[in-house]
Amino acid sequence: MSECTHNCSSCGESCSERTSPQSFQVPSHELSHVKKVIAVVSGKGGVGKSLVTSSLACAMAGLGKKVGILDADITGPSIPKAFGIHTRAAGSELGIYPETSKGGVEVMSLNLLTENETDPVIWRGPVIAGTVKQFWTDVIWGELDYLFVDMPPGTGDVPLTVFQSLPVDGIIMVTSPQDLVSMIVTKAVKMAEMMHIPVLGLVENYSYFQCPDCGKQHAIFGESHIDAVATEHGLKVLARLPIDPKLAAACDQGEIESFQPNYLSEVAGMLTQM
Ligand SMILES: Nc1ncnc2c1ncn2[C@@H]1O[C@H](COP(=O)(O)OP(=O)(O)OP(=O)(O)O)[C@@H](O)[C@H]1O
Repeated sequence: MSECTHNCSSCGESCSERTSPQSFQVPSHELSHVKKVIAVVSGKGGVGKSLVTSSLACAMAGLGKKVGILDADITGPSIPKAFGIHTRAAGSELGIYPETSKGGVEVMSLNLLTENETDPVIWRGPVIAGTVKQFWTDVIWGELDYLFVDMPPGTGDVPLTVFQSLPVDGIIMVTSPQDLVSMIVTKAVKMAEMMHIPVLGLVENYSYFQCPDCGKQHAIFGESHIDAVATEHGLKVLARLPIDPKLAAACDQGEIESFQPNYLSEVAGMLTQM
């Protein structure tokens, strides 16, 4: 053991005199000044987490905030496509520059670095997690009010790396109205608790489909249990998004920024109060 400096925050030893847990946080790029980091997570795949991240970023940008999205879903990146970004990110000796969307949202994703956006990423977990960390340390984000991190689903390597390495201010959890949700949300909430990061609330996607002819709402994926789940964990339900084919089409066409209405404008308003 090397000589003790009494700085527990930067020490890896687990000695009896430790007064605070070891911090694994890494500094952002020196040219990045990010005020708030919000992680968007889901317990399982395909619940619409990337769509919620993108919509939320658009809503915040609409409020005049400087916003970025760190696409931490390395093996299944979908953020650039939703914003219609198909160029490759540029770099210099200083670092890597994010691509800017038509509406001014800064985006960094592995899809902006591979030669072809259809190239698969076949990497081991630690390499993937290391890349996500580099998206924080080596990317020149500039001045941002909010950086949203689009996480891969579940509680694996990447969420652990992000929660430990980045100064995450809060988590938004995306769910869908299925029976499995309660168990899955519980796992994700417990992980957030263990990482000492506040869960800002739940967003339920695919909540209902509103018939364009009669206006009646149909619970396509079954009745929601979100209120019970939220109460069980003392969380807020921040929003419920309908299944909206126009929203899916806007995403597919890279036009998410021109999609109206933004179902998450109230959530965006809440984030401005953080
Ligand atoms: N409310 C909605 N209405 C219509 N289509 C939606 C809605 N939410 C998501 N989708 C569509 O469902 C697909 C999956 O959404 P998305 O990629 O956001 O899910 P994800 O949870 O991020 O997936 P993954 O687990 O693979 O990261 C996309 O094509 C998206 O456009």
